[in-house]
Amino acid sequence: MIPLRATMLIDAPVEQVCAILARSDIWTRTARALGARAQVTGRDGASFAPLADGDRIAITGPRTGSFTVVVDLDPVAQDDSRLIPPLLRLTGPSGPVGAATIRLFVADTPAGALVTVDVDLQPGSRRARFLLAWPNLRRRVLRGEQTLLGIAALAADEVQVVVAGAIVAGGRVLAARRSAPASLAGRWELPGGKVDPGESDAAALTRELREELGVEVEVGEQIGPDVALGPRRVLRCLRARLLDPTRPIEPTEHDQVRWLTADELDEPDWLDADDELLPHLRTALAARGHD
Ligand SMILES: Nc1nc2c([nH]c(=O)n2[C@H]2C[C@H](O)[C@@H](COP(=O)(O)OP(=O)(O)OP(=O)(O)O)O2)c(=O)[nH]1
Repeated sequence: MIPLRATMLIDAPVEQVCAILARSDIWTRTARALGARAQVTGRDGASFAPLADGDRIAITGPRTGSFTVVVDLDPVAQDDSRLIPPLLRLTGPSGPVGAATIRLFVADTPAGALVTVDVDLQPGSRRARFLLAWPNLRRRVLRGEQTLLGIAALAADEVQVVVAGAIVAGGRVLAARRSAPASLAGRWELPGGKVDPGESDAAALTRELREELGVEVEVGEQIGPDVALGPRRVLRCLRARLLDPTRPIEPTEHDQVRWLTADELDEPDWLDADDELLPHLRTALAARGHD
């Protein structure tokens, strides 16, 4: 049977689109948009972790019926487009329908990532062949594919926030020197990193500062405005208070850290975006005095 195919051009880098399609929340959100419920094995509906080989997505809904999608990450060779994981095989629908395979292709084009979803229906019997030819069922499958692509496109359009911590103690703020990538190595920043999809800014900063400096913090208010890092990326500086100021800072990703007073703020070679934060950091240091 001819696969039911939907395509969409998503104006984002291929790697980003591939990562989005492999996120489990994209599949649970698609099910919800179709009036169904999806449960990925061992994960709650808000999980943004990538799907793993062997994961099962149980889908239940009045219009979709009940079936399970088994994630199969074996890539299949394809000459003219990149087939990315997840290759999903749909198995064991509860009705008389046989099996189906969902394949995702992502091709790099000058206009963005061209995503193709193919659903191959494989009837298990003559009766199933008849049911699968039913236009209403085929329309529903196509609508499901288009919904998935629409949700992936919306996710690609979400702004990526990089949180940076202004760790203030004793009237000084902690700056850290990057050791990677080569283009940024040697320049100074406020420690932090990217907020994962679905993660709060405070949770992301707490996680990043634990990973990068081995410290526990309480996250406070934003300092200064969001600073644009690119078309869909901003730098957001948040105050962070060390829960145990006596504990030594142990940088794992930076090759140097230093505490700066308001007067020393101009000394390091900051990343470009951070320059815009310096006046706000100076005000924050002055306002709080010696905390
Ligand atoms: N953390 C941090 N990143 C900054 C600052 N200023 C600035 O332009 N950036 C840029 C540099 C990077 O391109 C990006 C943050 O990337 P990152 O490498 O720190 O984030 P991450 O730990 O989540 O990275 P990853 O390894 O997971 O990709 O934001 C800043 O003050 N702090």
